[in-house]
Formats: sequence, structure tokens, C-alpha cells
Amino acid sequence: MSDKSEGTLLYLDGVSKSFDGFKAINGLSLVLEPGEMRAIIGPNGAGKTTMMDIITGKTKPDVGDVLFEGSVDLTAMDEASIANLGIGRKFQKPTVFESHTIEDNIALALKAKRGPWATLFHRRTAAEAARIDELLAITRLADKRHMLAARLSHGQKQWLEIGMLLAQEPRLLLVDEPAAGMTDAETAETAILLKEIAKTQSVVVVEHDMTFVRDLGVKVTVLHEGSVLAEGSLDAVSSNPKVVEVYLGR
Ligand SMILES: Nc1ncnc2c1ncn2[C@@H]1O[C@H](COP(=O)(O)OP(=O)(O)OP(=O)(O)O)[C@@H](O)[C@H]1O
Repeated sequence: MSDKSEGTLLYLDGVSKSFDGFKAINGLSLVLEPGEMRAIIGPNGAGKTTMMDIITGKTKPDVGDVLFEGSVDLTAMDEASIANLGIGRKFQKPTVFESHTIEDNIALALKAKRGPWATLFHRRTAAEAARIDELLAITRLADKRHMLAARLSHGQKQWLEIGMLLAQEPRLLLVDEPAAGMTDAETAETAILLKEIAKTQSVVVVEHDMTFVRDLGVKVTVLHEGSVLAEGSLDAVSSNPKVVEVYLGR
């Protein structure tokens, strides 16, 4: 643990990653406080996905510190161990069990947390039933609980998958372009949903949709060419000449 990482939830410093000599991540430093929600924006190829891959252990950085809760070295861990630490990731494409009901999808995610042995001999407890109800409420799917997941809209499937991730009780939730492919109404609702979630967990959201980022109302980090170009409120970063240039200069 360094003095600077103490008390932080996620601490990236001096992180670089090259692919065939091309620096996808280049001296990246980013600090997330416990309980914080952060939006990450940046033009195509800025390194947003690679950064998420590094946090979740899918990609190993060439150099740099990647620390969870101030001292846990994520670069030394594999993807499964990082997930077990409580870092959950929501990819862009929803992956729910289409042929199961919404309620069963949530119940399966709760079981996954318990492990296969316990699952085999398990009956749903009152506490679990209550947690399922809570997750259905958070994801706006309570009235659809007996419907097959296949029948949900794209946006509702995203919410269901967020609920399934929450069932694992992550300490940090990474969400990749949740608003992509959503209707305007779903996008607006998703911002409200994430703000509710952010009351109890830390969240990092990568997103291109600026209306959505505005709705989130959180600190924004702008990535460009693998490092942080600007950081601050959306108003502050969007009036920053360097940011304007990378967005308009393409
Ligand atoms: N496995 C890889 N091999 C080679 N190059 C890669 C690999 N992964 C990413 N890159 C390159 O690294 C750069 C950063 O990519 P990355 O996907 O992280 O950007 P991004 O900000 O997520 O972009 P987008 O908004 O388009 O998703 C890109 O130029 C990409 O082509």
C-alpha cells in the first residue's frame, strides 16, 4: 500500500499496455473513492475497454499499479479471483437466461454466489425471497417476474443483468455502455436506476451517450489515447478546449 492509495477503492497509477507496439493505455492514473460513481467517456479507441479489461484481470498491464481497496494488487490475480473479490462487470451485450423467468434469473444469480454444493441441497430462505423481491424492485421488473426473460425488451434485459450482478453483492460494479441500444425512456430510467445502486455500491460507467452522462450527474473522466485528458463535472470537461478538440477534431 502506498500513502496515496490508502483509503481508495480503486487506484490506478502509471498503467500502460501495448498491443504490438501500440500503446492502448499510456501512463493512466485514476482514483475511485469508496461509494463513488464515475463516468468514463472518450472517443473510439481511447482505451476505455482496455482499462476495464485491466481492472477485471482480462488483460495484464505492462507496467503500473492497479490496487483494490488500497492494497490488493489486481495485476497479480486472475479474472475469477478478481470477480470473487467483489468486482462485477456488466458487458454491453446482455447475457440473461432467455428460457428462464425473470425471477429464476435472479434466483440463479443468488445461487451462483452460494456455490454448487450448497445449491444442490438448498431451499429458498425467507431472506433470499426478500432479496429477490428487492432486486426485482430495483430492476423495475417486479410485475414481470413470471415472464420469460426472452420476452423482455433490450433495455429490460440490461436491467435484469444488472440485478443478477447485484445478487453477487459486488463492492465495485463496472458497467459498459448501458444505454447503447436503449430507447430514450429506458436510457433516462437507467440513469435513475444506477443512481439508486450507487447509494450502496461503487460504480464505474463507460458511456458514449452524453445525455445519459448528464443525467448521472457524477464526476467524469475523459480518456484519450490511453490516458486521462480531463476530469471533473460534465460541464467543466465539455468546455475544456482539449476535450473539445479531441471530440471535434476527428
Ligand atoms: N487485443 C488487442 N490487440 C490489438 N489492439 C488492441 C487490442 N485491444 C485494444 N486494442 C487497441 O487499443 C486501442 C484502445 O481500444 P479500446 O477498445 O480500449 O478503446 P475504447 O475506448 O474502448 O473504444 P470504443 O469506444 O470504440 O469501444 C484501440 O486502438 C484498439 O484497436
